[in-house]
Amino acid sequence: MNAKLLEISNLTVSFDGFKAINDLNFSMLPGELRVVIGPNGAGKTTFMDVITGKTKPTQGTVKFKGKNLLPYAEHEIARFGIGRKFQTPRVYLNLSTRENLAVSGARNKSVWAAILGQSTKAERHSVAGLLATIGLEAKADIPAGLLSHGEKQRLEIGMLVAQSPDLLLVDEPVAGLTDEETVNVGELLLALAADHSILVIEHDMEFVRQIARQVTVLHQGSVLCEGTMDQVQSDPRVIEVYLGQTESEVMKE
Ligand SMILES: Nc1ncnc2c1ncn2[C@@H]1O[C@H](COP(=O)(O)OP(=O)(O)OP(=O)(O)O)[C@@H](O)[C@H]1O
Repeated sequence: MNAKLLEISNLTVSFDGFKAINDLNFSMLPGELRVVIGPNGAGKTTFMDVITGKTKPTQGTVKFKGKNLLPYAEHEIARFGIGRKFQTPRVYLNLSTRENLAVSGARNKSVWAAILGQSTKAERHSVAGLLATIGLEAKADIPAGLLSHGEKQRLEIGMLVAQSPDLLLVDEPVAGLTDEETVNVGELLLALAADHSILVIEHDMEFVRQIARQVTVLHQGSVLCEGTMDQVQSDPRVIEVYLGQTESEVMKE
């Protein structure tokens, strides 16, 4: 049985009559790593905002594990198992890398209990495991404020994973990163994809090529096409919507 993890049907979001999302249909299976791309203004951020409940649609349905999300508020949808990483890292700068992970994983505890070491062995293990996964063991005990931008991005992805969501939404994780940091974040997402369902929105085509298996292209609020990176990059409609760009420019972007 192919039960969908996320199923979006006939979704429309209007802002004063302008359709930022226009009759969009989209679905994801559990365990998928999906990348959503599209030119500026295609509706990518609005699409994520609707999934997390930040924006309510004008029409259509959003189902997560078969449950209709529309009646629920953002915090309730987060509790159902949808975790979101925003473009700008939101880590606690005065806490260490380890403490940031411990705080995020401490679902039923006070922040202070987590920081003061009142954690179980399993939790400590998972923090240790996450430090290794995000490649920040050597920087576990320095304030997160001293991490580079790329390291902060990796830490925040680790903090998201610490909350054990069933679906990770990751919004432009490599914006402003160096090439090396971009590759590191890509490797991290690929490692996490082994046992997580992940939806990434991204502009950076080089990065998309590094991580993408299935790509969904948005244009004017609708799905233009879906397929492997090779399939979408050679689709004439995709080349055309990256306005004024030749095929080789799209490949390079
Ligand atoms: N709150 C709003 N009110 C009015 N128009 C909006 C609002 N939010 C988004 N839009 C418009 O909807 C369209 C889609 O915006 P959205 O931010 O979702 O696109 P995007 O694909 O994320 O773009 P970018 O890649 O530039 O971030 C844009 O034309 C934008 O100006």
